[in-house]
Amino acid sequence: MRTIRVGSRKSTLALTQSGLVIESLSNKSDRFSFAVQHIVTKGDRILDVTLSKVGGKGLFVKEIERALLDGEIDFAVHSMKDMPAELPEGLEIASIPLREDPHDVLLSQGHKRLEELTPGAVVGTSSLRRAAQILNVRPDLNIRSLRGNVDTRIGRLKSGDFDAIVLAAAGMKRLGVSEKGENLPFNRVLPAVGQGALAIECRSSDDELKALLNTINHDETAVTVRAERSFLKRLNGGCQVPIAAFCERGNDGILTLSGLVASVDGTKILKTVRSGNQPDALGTLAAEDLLAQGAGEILSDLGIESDPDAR
Ligand SMILES: NCc1[nH]cc(CCC(=O)O)c1CC(=O)O
Repeated sequence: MRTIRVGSRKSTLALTQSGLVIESLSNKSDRFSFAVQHIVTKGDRILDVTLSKVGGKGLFVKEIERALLDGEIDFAVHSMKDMPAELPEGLEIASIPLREDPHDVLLSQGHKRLEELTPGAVVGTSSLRRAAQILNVRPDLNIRSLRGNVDTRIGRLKSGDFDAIVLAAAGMKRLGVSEKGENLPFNRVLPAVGQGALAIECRSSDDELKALLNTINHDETAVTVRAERSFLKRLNGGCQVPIAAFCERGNDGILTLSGLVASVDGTKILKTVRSGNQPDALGTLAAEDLLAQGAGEILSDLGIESDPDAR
């Protein structure tokens, strides 16, 4: 029997996600046992600055990838939206299980909807993507930085520090958070690339483990997320850029991707909707739509390099 070492951040969400994956793998084979190893990442250590100011992509994944490459752990479960567009040589996303609800949720004092918030209300989020899209429809709102795990953030809403906060539905559902909120529709707030999906990362050379992980891969999730990540890659963005995308596969098998790039203040929002069969080509095409509309200038205004020749 092989013991598989699973690297996980220590947050409740990370441990819950790792636990869910281990449980479904245990149901597939009894030739393996699993041991969880805690890893502290840069994103966990730096809590006092807005994530976009910390800089660098993949704040939550770098240390975990080093542990994978050094052979200290065998696989890791990440939130897909925390994954940079490109992985280090020698590692791969071997499995993408069924996606959870990809929406963002507005939780507010008195259960007000986004449209009903008092003018000037204080909304907590550290996501430039959420801030930009909310400001686009409600430029009067005051966006304030709010970091920390899901429980901390809900605590800051309850204590009255904020009139509203925005969280991913997926995280709330996986943690069993019972608070009721408004599911923000995609035409108001389009989710982060990969939101709601998990990425199971391992060494490309570990064929035995890859075969096991493949048993919990969900084809539709994997294909749609692949299109979203191809879009992200063409725009050369990380989680600290107001980039959003969501791809669906229709009953006819056709993929439809909605993508967006916004200025941080929400005054400029470029959008595209494209359909196709091939996820990589579709993501690239949608990104090139936005580049043709001027997305390059928006991204470079942020001081983030957007190399039009990067593939
Ligand atoms: N940014 C942190 C993070 N990374 C993944 C999730 C939730 C799970 C998901 O979106 O897949 C969250 C919390 C949140 O955004 O509220």
